[in-house]
Amino acid sequence: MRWRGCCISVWPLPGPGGRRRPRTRRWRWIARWRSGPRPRIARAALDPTLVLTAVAGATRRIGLVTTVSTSFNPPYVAARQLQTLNWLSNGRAGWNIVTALDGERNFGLAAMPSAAERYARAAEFTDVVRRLWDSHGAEGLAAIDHCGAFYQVEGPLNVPRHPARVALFQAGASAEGRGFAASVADAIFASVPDPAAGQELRSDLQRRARAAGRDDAPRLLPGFHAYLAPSRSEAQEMFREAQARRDPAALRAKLGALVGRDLGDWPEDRPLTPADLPAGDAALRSRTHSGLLQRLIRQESPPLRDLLLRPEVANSGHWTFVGTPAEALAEIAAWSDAGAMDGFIALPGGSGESLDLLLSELVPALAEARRFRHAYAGETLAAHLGLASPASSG
Ligand SMILES: Cc1cc2nc3c(=O)[nH]c(=O)nc-3n(C[C@H](O)[C@H](O)[C@H](O)COP(=O)(O)O)c2cc1C
Repeated sequence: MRWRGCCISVWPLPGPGGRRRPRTRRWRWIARWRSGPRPRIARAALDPTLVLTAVAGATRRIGLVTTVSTSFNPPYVAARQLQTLNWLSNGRAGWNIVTALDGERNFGLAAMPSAAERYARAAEFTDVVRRLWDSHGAEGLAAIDHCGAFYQVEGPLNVPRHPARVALFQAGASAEGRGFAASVADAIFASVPDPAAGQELRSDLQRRARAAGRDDAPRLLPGFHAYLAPSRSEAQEMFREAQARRDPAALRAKLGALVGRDLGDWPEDRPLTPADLPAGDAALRSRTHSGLLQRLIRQESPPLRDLLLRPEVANSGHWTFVGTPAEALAEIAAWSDAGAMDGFIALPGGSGESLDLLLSELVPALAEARRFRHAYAGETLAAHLGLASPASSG
């Protein structure tokens, strides 16, 4: 198996001597990385679609995957922006489809719609966006006259369809999220704390995709928090420093939200057991993250103190690696050989030096081990991902 790519987010810790790479320079530096295969880039705090239009102008080959929520945007605007990014990058745009966990009060809502409603919206939203892309093609312009449960959209789109399709990513792995991903997504950005979780999710996505009549399945791309240093002890020190910066009260509140009960007075050394978990998931903020935590509690019943430091709480359920680039290569190969992933998404971990090592040592070592491409075979994101290019955007 060879990975189709990786993607970089932000690195939080300063480097040795408290050095922190200035933000704007950091982005230019990441985008213009010259040696070896180039990673794709994602950014969370600034508007990612706008950031990626700037990155598009500074790069030629990397894929540019932006996150756009289906809960708070009109589909016509999303279709237009994504297709614009596709033109500006010459076919390198991807859309990470999210239903969002909060933010409702910025959009005139008193409460978040239920998870079921958000996924129903996501399905209709995505269908409308794809039809809008197809409404302005080489064949000419055609209205879509969509009238659904959530959206009324006439069309056609005022941006023509680029010959390269926009790749569709998705995040959210409850049963509904998996079903949605299996119906539309080319790849899924997932919280996967260990290989067993990856194997289960990947085979379930494959089964669901087959049931949906697909020949392929969404590629599983777990988040990968890498704390990399020249020696394991330095990496462990970096990891300890990152953990020490965490606010214990905030972690406790986060854990409480994940298990659906107030843990404000819970003694640190008292274990959480399955009997402590409330029945049902209606009130849970994210069923994906709560499900991973419940799995951990069912398997191990750890005391609260240990639980707060586990990836399921401290790192949003993401794979957390602490060690040298050579050790990372071995672990990545083991996950891949076990069928626990199809690629990975590099996330913040440690300092800028950790990112330096990821790009200057880990990625070339992956390429050397034939686990990563040496060079791009195509020009577009769909080509990088090995996706068939259908006549329509679908
Ligand atoms: C790995 C991962 C990344 C996510 N990234 C975002 C994001 O960037 N923006 C956002 O609004 N929601 C994000 N979400 C939230 C999901 O879109 C979804 O709303 C949430 O997981 C609840 O869906 P579920 O019921 O399937 O768990 C993310 C979820 C996961 C699992």
